[in-house]
Amino acid sequence: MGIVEKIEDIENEIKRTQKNKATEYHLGLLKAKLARYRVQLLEGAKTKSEKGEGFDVMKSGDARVVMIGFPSVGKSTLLSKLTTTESAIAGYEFTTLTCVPGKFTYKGANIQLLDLPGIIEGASQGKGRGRQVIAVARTADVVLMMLDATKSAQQRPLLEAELEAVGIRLNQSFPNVSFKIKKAGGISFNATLKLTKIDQKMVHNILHDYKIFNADIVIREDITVDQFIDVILGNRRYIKCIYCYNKIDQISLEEVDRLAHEENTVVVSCEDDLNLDYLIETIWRKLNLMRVYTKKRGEYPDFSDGLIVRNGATIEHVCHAIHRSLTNNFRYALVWGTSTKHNPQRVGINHLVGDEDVVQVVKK
Ligand SMILES: Nc1nc2c(ncn2[C@@H]2O[C@H](COP(=O)(O)OP(=O)(O)OP(=O)(O)O)[C@@H](O)[C@H]2O)c(=O)[nH]1
Ligand SMILES: [K+]
Ligand SMILES: [Mg+2]
Repeated sequence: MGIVEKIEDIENEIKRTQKNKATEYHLGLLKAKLARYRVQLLEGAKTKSEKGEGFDVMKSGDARVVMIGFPSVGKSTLLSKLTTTESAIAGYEFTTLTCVPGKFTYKGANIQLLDLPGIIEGASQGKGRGRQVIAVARTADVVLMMLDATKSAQQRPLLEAELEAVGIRLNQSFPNVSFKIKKAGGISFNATLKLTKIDQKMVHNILHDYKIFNADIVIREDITVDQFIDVILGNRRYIKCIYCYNKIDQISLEEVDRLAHEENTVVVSCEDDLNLDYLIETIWRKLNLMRVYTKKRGEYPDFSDGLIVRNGATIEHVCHAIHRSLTNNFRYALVWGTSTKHNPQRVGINHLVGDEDVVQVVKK
């Protein structure tokens, strides 16, 4: 039996099994097995010819946004609207067959936007170009899930399930669990709060299934079985997602209003140029980028030319962005802005910068 069939078997068994106290350990183990087979399936794909020409697009700019959606929802139309790249647009499905990169600039940041072939149900198991598309999705800083406002509401959970199946976690944060495999000493299990969805026996069963017999585990959040499996596998990607409903020119105002109120959602019409500015603003916000200005001693900062850094960036990141070798000659920095108590403040290399900070690096 091939891996795809094994996966199907387990999925069916999970569907058939009633959820109750008596079956919960069995279900936990089934989920652990399923996760393992899916990893094997994806790793197998890398070594074969499936790597896929036309999908290895270099990362460029300050951040990468990847469009994922069913065929003909308007991905290429959006790329053509937001960037100077023209990607083929047509009324038939699978017009786009490779990864097509474009870029746009917003608030000084260069943002790479990738157009991809449409994916279909079963993409995670290799249907269509699903695997290549999903491999690109894993490299995204933000996933832009393109949806057709005129089509059924089912499209969204179906796409989410495909991404979920390959270890992409949308709008979730890494479970607050520390997990360390050891050489000996058995399993040490601690939880800092009452767990309601998983217990020590379940943890032991799953670890046993993964042939892990020595590990330190501290759980600090009321996690699910699936989240625990994510922690063990460790190869999950936690990515922000914007749900973008296109073609709102074709639906009623009531419908538009309803969709627009869903969480993490933007409604647009590429054809009628509706709400595209708001989409760009939302992408910028989700990317969590910051602008930092640099200045030389005795000079004013150049506010027209900031550096783009990620939220959580330190003076070290700023130095790297200015010049690779700057950290070697770093003495201290003077910072003016929201990240300091007084202005300027003398800070070290690990100081966290804030949006719109002004930084002057003093060299040795
Ligand atoms: N009514 C309407 N039609 C649109 C809109 N945006 C795109 N379309 C049409 O939708 C069809 C598909 O557009 P594409 O941009 O090729 O869609 P795609 O998602 O890239 O499709 P594939 O590459 O085949 O997956 C085209 O006929 C577009 O003209 C829109 O906002 N409103
Ligand atoms: K199309
Ligand atoms: Mg296309």
